[in-house]
Amino acid sequence: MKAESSKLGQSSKSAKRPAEDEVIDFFAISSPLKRPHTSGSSSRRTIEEPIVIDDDDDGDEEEDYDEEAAYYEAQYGMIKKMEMRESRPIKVVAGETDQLEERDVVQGKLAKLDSEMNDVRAEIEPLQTLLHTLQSERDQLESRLAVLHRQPVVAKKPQIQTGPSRSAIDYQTNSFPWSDAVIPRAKFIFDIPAFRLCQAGVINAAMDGRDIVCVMPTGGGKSLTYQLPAVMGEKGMTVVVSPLLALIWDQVRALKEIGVEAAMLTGSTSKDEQNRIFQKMERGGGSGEKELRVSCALPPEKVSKSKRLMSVLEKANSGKRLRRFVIDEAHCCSQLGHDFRPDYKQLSALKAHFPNVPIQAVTATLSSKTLPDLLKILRLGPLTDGRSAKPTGTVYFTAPLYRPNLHYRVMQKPSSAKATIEVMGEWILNHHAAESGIIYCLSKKDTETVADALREWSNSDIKTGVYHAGISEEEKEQIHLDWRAGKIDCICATTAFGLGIDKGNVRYVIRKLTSQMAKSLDGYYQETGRAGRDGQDSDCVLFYRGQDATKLAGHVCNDPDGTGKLREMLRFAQDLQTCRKVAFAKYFSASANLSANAWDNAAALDSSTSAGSLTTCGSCDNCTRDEANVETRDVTLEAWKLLRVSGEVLNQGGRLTVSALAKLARGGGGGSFSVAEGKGKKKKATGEGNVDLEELVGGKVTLNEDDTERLIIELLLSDHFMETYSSTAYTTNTYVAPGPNALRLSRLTAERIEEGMGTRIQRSFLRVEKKARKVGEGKKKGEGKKGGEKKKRSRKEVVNIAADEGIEDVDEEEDEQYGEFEDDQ
Ligand SMILES: Nc1ncnc2c1ncn2[C@@H]1O[C@H](COP(=O)(O)OP(=O)(O)OP(=O)(O)O)[C@@H](O)[C@H]1O
Repeated sequence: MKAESSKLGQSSKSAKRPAEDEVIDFFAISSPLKRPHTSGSSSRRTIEEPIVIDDDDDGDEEEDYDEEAAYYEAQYGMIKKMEMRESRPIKVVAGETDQLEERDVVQGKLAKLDSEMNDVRAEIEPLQTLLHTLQSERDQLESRLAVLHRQPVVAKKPQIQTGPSRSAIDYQTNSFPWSDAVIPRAKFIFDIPAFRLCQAGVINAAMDGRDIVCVMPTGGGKSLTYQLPAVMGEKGMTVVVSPLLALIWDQVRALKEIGVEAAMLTGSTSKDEQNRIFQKMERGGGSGEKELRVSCALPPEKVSKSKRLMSVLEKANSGKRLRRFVIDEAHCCSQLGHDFRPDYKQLSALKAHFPNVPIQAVTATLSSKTLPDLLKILRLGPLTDGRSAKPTGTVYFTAPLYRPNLHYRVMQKPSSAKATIEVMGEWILNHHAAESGIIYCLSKKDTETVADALREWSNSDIKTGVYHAGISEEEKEQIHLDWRAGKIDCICATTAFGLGIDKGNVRYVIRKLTSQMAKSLDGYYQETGRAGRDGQDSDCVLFYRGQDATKLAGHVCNDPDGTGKLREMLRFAQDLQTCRKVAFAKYFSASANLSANAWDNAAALDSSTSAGSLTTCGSCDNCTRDEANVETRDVTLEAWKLLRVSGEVLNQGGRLTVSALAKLARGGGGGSFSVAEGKGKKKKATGEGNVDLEELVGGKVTLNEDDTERLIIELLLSDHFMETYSSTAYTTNTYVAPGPNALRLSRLTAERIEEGMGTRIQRSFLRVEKKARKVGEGKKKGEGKKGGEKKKRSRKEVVNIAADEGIEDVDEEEDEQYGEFEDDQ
């Protein structure tokens, strides 16, 4: 039973002596530094004043006086005395049995208090973590500010030895013994009348027998930089190491077509053919036989592991016929790059066995992180700038990566596969009817499904073909031929198709952001590089839906760099305002640690001219979009609701995908969670959990489904949400849960959010697309071969066709259907 007398705020004087059977549940508490109570009357005690129970209730004013006196004594330093009084046991008048009972009760109360305190601690803990995060964010900013105050801002440059030096060589000039011969030879053999970008420099350095690293954009013309030196001079063979069969196949075919003696050694080369090639490599030319000038091989089995090949190369080298090794797609060497291939590490053997044979590493993407790695693996010397090269070391060339003829746009991907086909088909017919294009798909099955559905939907106006690692070599060859001959317009492919595909007039590359390559901006840039290699305007379209994109997170969750790279990709896709060229420039200058103008300025190593890269392109979706189509608004309350709903589901032991959370917060069922319908008419929970939106957050999120998903992704990128994963035997599913910054919002009440408290969240959303300026698009609507007369199908017809084709909604089923990426490389 509770002793009323002990309640806070009650006068010690009014404390009644308990009856014999009553339990006294309070001890007297007093502080040496606080005045117990100041007036004669105890009724004016405040809550801060300690409670004193005069247990003997004898009206002993003297004892009260003693205590009060002690307080003043303590205040004046006579603490000792007070402590002695403090330690004096409190007199409790009760029988021994009562004391035992009382002990139990007190112990029980202590346990209850402990548990309550633990609860409070648990509540405080996330706030403390948040405080910690904020503090360290603040510390970082403060130290950054200190650095900025101390130092002038200096753009970082890769460590490349540059002139001026009397012995420095400028390979860009045409003052070399072979200079008069190179252009006529280029024209005669390759039909190329003039060099572009840094081609001339690389060719000169190659002719000079230097080790070279060359970074040029996709489609920039890297092949010419080693193919032309390979056919210049009397004799000698260049060995090209490439990562993909398609690359090798295409290169050898193209060389043979222009009369260059070339051969390919791959895993699928027959024994007989292999022997014939080896003999040719050993012998060189002679007795009416043409010498092999370019030999392409797959790493590593055909290079370092093949004893026969190594011995053949040694013989060629001792006969002074081994001119150069070329490492194509050289970024594959480094584990730090976006496309590491362990086999490339074996290429270390080349310099070890053939120190006198120059190596030329070429790629379209190479960051400052991967560059040292590449030099180490290939055993190359320190870099020296191609415009003022030292006589020793590896000559480094780079060209601007930006290609002004490529026009980037991100399009909202509908939530169903059927609608996606319709949107894609319409876009192709409106902009590139009867022109060549590539649609990169998620899996082998996806390529077939998309190709069939597009063909059906367009009544074969879009002539589709399928390309993936699963089709036979003969079929692949036929597809290439049909594509070149214009019998196929649109190749639906996996990433197996692309690298090394040298078709100049690819007018569009479409990609769904649920694909392997699109897991990083580097990969996406490389992939879109298949478009417009002839320099003509071409479109690069990313079909994006946040929910789909987060599914990729499950595929990169074990890669330490993977999540960061995917986030960069998501930022790119979510961005409705930044010019795509500027976005790429920022990304590449940050990730490659180069001056930003490496992106679009030939003087890429000169940080003093970095401003050029940040001019906008004027042709991407964000540059051409009508401002009226973008609405920017404060969505802090919506963000708060999403965080609270997500937290509630987590509390109930559930988890939600991006789309399930969007649905639930908008008042629909989310995954296995249902929504209560509001006060007074609660729906019985049908699933695992039940969320009463009215009670929890005062009503549903009012954004539409696309915008809600977009906001969730934004909150993911700002660490208000974080990804959580769950693996099945077939796939890893990705969910969202409150992240490290969640409490910055979710700890506040709705009222405080509405009053403007908390970090404000402003986001942009697409509104109904009005007619945007069309810059750089190929054929305009109606100008295509059949685009003008095209009879558009109604949505219903499309849906029926797609249903007949067995195309399911991508939304939730896709995990099961396409959960595992197939190894199409
Ligand atoms: N100086 C030039 N003038 C005109 N066309 C050129 C020139 N150099 C190369 N080309 C053409 O540009 C196209 C792309 O060249 P290439 O295949 O060498 O590109 P790449 O840099 O290897 O690209 P990727 O990284 O995508 O493989 C080819 O059709 C080639 O013939």
